[in-house]
Amino acid sequence: MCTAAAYKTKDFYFGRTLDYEFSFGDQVTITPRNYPFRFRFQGTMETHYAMIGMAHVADDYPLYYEAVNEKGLGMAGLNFVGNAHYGEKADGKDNVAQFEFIPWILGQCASVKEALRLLEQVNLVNTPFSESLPLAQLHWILADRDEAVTVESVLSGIHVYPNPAGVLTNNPPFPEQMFNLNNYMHLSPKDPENCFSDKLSLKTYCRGMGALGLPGDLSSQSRFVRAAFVKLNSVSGDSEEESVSQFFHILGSVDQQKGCSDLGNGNFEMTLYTCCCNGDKGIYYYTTYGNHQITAVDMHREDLEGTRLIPYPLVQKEQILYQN
Ligand SMILES: C[C@H](CCC(=O)NCCS(=O)(=O)O)[C@H]1CC[C@H]2[C@@H]3[C@H](O)C[C@@H]4C[C@H](O)CC[C@]4(C)[C@H]3C[C@H](O)[C@]12C
Repeated sequence: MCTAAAYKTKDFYFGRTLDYEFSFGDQVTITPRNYPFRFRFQGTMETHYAMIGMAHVADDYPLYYEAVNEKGLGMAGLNFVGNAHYGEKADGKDNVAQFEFIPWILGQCASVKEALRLLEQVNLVNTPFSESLPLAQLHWILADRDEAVTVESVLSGIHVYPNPAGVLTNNPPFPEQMFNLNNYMHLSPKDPENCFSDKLSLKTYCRGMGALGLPGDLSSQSRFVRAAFVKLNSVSGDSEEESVSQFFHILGSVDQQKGCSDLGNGNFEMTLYTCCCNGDKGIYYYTTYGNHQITAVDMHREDLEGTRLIPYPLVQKEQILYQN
């Protein structure tokens, strides 16, 4: 399972947890403006917006899981197994292979509004990257500082939904996730009143009882409710440290500990990494399952006019600050 969120204080923040049982070989990867993106059907994009995100680099190509571009537009792909559907190449459309979707949008669009125009032309094609890297079944959250949308390519075509929660997890399809929130509208960060019966003198016996009933399990529907509740009620200062810290706390609410989702044969789903990108400053912050210290890569410290990918291997080992 995975969870993604968009968050705004003074700056715009965008990130996700990536939950899986193994790593594909992830690297924080900067694609500078003049790296040529060779699309399978759309020719070569010689220049484009620079972007930074987590990717598996194969054959010198950045297979992004999520990224933000230098204009502050963010996009993340999350599993949508059993529902995602990509078609054949179609005439008169922008034919974009599923693994090319993030570069296609982030390379050309400065905002969600611009992306919406481009999306009208997109046909997501079922061409795999390679035999060893087959199609991933994903849906996407696309967000800037003003709005977020969810993009789902299913049998009936591409659907784009406004995402006022600014959160995405996995199944079921997005409209069902949003509808399910109706079941939780009684949740509150404030203490509850006794609405049960005026014949009983019920009272609160501890703090936090307003959110009694917030689902605590790891299912994608429960994580959606939890992340939305935590994010939408989140309060933080707007300095960089306070915002980044709060963002990691929001996604901490859906963190998956190894052992709690048993896939059999000794495999467990867990949060392999959590990231938070400052979309305004182009800084990618991350923690990994084994390293809770926040590590950062700033794309503006690199030559963004370059032509070659700039990958940073993840710092995976726990960094403990001994105070004595
Ligand atoms: C596994 C990742 C999604 C995590 C997630 O949503 N987990 C939930 C599991 S589930 O609901 O319980 O099944 C997805 C997100 C992005 C994906 C990667 C990106 O799409 C980039 C390439 C795309 C290639 O087609 C396959 C390899 C790959 C490198 C993908 C591997 C894998 O499918 C990734 C890493």
